[in-house]
Amino acid sequence: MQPIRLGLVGYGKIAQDQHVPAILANPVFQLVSVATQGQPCAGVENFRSLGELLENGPQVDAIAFCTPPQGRFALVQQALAAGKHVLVEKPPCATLGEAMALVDQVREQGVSGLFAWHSRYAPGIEAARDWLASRTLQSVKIDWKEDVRKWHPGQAWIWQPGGLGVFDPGINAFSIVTHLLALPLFVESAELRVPSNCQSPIAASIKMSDAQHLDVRAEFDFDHGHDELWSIEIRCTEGLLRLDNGGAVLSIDGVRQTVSQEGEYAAVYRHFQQLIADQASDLDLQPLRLVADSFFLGSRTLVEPFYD
Ligand SMILES: NC(=O)C1=CN([C@@H]2O[C@H](COP(=O)(O)OP(=O)(O)OC[C@H]3O[C@@H](n4cnc5c(N)ncnc54)[C@H](O)[C@@H]3O)[C@@H](O)[C@H]2O)C=CC1
Ligand SMILES: O=C1O[C@@H]([C@H](O)CO)[C@H](O)[C@H]1O
Repeated sequence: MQPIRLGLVGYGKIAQDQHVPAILANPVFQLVSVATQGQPCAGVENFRSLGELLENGPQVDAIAFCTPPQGRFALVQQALAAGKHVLVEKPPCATLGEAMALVDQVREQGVSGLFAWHSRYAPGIEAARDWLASRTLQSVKIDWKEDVRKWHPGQAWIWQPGGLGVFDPGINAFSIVTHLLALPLFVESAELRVPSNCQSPIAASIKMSDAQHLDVRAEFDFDHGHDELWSIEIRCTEGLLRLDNGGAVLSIDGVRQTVSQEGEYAAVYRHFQQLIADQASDLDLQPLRLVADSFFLGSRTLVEPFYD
């Protein structure tokens, strides 16, 4: 069977750390070309723009987008217009409106599209979702804290409008809880702490709830220091569920559970290949909606300037 010929746009940190290794480890895909504005990718044809890749490069069936969210909308539209399946890194776009338009355009083009909420594929997530399905939820506590200097070194885009700041990792926690919980969440209040020389927050406190008044609170911090804290604690009548290390570790009442051995991005690409086979798409907007609503409702406090 012919492999899915894949182009990739934006050969930066996540493409090098995760996407290319996952693609190379999956024989269903063949990476044939890259369009990037930074260092080239070895072993494939490189182009300076998606347009050049589509016009002058080898034939591709699908394209993975690993560029910053600003400007990504036009790039994905270009791929859709060329009839390509698309895998889009999180957040899917710089605005909710753009992401909503992509959902429509994927459907109109009759191709497969995936908004790759990678944290939903962490090893403990499906087991957590199965356990919670029959439990009575009382409260959810999210702590999502990491060092931007470690995970986004020198990336000015993350502090610019559309770059989301601390919500760039924080949206991963939103993607997990919106996958685990049965009812939609609503933002009740948010406090955004914005460095005086930045356009997006470095820390945030968010209070959310659902139609049954579940108490959901999130603390995000992008200046947390070297050891990450990516944890979600869900208190139920029947017991306490805890996800740690971004969802890689699942504990129930303090007892560590056996979870999947598959990495996030291996699972992301396995899901993408299945969507293409099924002529289907998976384009969830809920995590981005919660970020948008946090910005709508958020009170702003200026804090000391941030220097990389
Ligand atoms: N850094 C991380 O740990 C993770 C990042 N992500 C997401 O992946 C996306 C990219 O993040 P990073 O890889 O960290 O950023 P990055 O800044 O390291 O890489 C972005 C790449 O896109 C290229 N680029 C920008 N505009 C382009 C264009 N018009 N055409 C072609 N190439 C273009 C740049 O040259 C650069 O190589 C973001 O949406 C981020 O939220 C997801 C998971 C983890
Ligand atoms: O999506 C993201 O994940 C974190 C970090 O890579 C943990 O996986 C990063 O800050 C954010 O872009």
